[in-house]
Amino acid sequence: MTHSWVEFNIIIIMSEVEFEPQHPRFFIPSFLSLQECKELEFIHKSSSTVGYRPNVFSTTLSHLIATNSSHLIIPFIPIRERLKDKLEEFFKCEFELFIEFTGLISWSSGASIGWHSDDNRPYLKQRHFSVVSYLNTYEKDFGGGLFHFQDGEPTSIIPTAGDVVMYTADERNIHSVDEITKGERLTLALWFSRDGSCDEDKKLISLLSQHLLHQNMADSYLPLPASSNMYWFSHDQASDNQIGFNICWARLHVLGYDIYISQDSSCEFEVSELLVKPVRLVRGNELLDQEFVNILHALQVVHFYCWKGSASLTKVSNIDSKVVELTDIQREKISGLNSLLLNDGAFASRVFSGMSSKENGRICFEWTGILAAVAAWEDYVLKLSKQIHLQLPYWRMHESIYNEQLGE
Ligand SMILES: O=C(O)CCC(=O)C(=O)O
Ligand SMILES: [Fe+2]
Repeated sequence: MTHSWVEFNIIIIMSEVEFEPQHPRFFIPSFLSLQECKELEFIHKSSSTVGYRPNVFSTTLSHLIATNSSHLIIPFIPIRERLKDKLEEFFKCEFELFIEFTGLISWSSGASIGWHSDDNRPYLKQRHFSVVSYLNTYEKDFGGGLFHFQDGEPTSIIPTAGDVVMYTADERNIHSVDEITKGERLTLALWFSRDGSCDEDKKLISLLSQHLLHQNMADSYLPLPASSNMYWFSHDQASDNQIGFNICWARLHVLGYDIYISQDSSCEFEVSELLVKPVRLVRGNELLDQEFVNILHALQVVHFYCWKGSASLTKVSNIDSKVVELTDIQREKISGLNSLLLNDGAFASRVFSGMSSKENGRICFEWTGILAAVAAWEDYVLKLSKQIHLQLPYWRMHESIYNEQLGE
């Protein structure tokens, strides 16, 4: 994507910004590689839950652990380390900081935030520094969503995949984000504290120990959904509004998929029961004869396919025997499921089908590719799972999550 002339100028100016003591902040262009951004996007799109504000979705590390996807923490580790090193170097506080929170956060149409500092609540006073890494790009992936500082330079940031902004969380860096008008704006957000009692690593290591220590590596990579309300997106989250949709289902739906649950799944079922049932993928009138352990498993594989693209996967031949035409009874069941998982027609499409999902829809539409992705996804998660099992003893020993270099 090409930036307009004005945008290009702002980017050049921002990268030359010097540290202003009244407004301690840094902008670092292209700090993350596009591959890193894409991997984190895959994790978010296949794991996100409702966020802390309306029209916001989040994926926290503790959520990944709780949903049997601890291994998906591995890609975050080198990135967290590099961000922390850079922050400490820039603000001259080496070995003084702890990561207080790490999360993938996406904003969809309607989300915005007015002028604020990131420590502006009594329960946020432990936040000393903020780091926002942009994982996708203004006007390519979403509309609106520009970031502004109230005073000082740079005044505005045009989110671009790979760029990072770091600032003190106090009132020297009052900022806002314009309303998102289309698409989904994705960031990796970290907060840092000088207070060791807020160290996220210690909490995560304790959770990981509970989840992984007694677990066989072979069963530890299949995702398990959290409670269904965490995936229920409604018009007005505060009022416990029932009109809305299941996020996992909607993320498949905007890519052109439906799901079929072969086990007895009449409309009397609760959404929470449906989430743990084996599912099959449907497209149009076609059903793929491949069972996924639950909807999260199907979602991870489809988004893995979107991430890798069909070119990088070894295609499975002889697909014909794996794709069958839907029967009328199956079609009826699918529409019953759809009305349970989405009870407001165009709402999910409005929230999720941004500018890039059309593009993704094209890329992620080939049964041979999906079947290839089933196997490639399994290789990927097994590799990560092995790494986390090897690293955890070191993390426990040092009470810190870091990239322990282990020989193969
Ligand atoms: O995503 C951004 O650019 C900043 C978000 C923000 O200000 C916040 O979450 O406090
Ligand atoms: Fe903020």
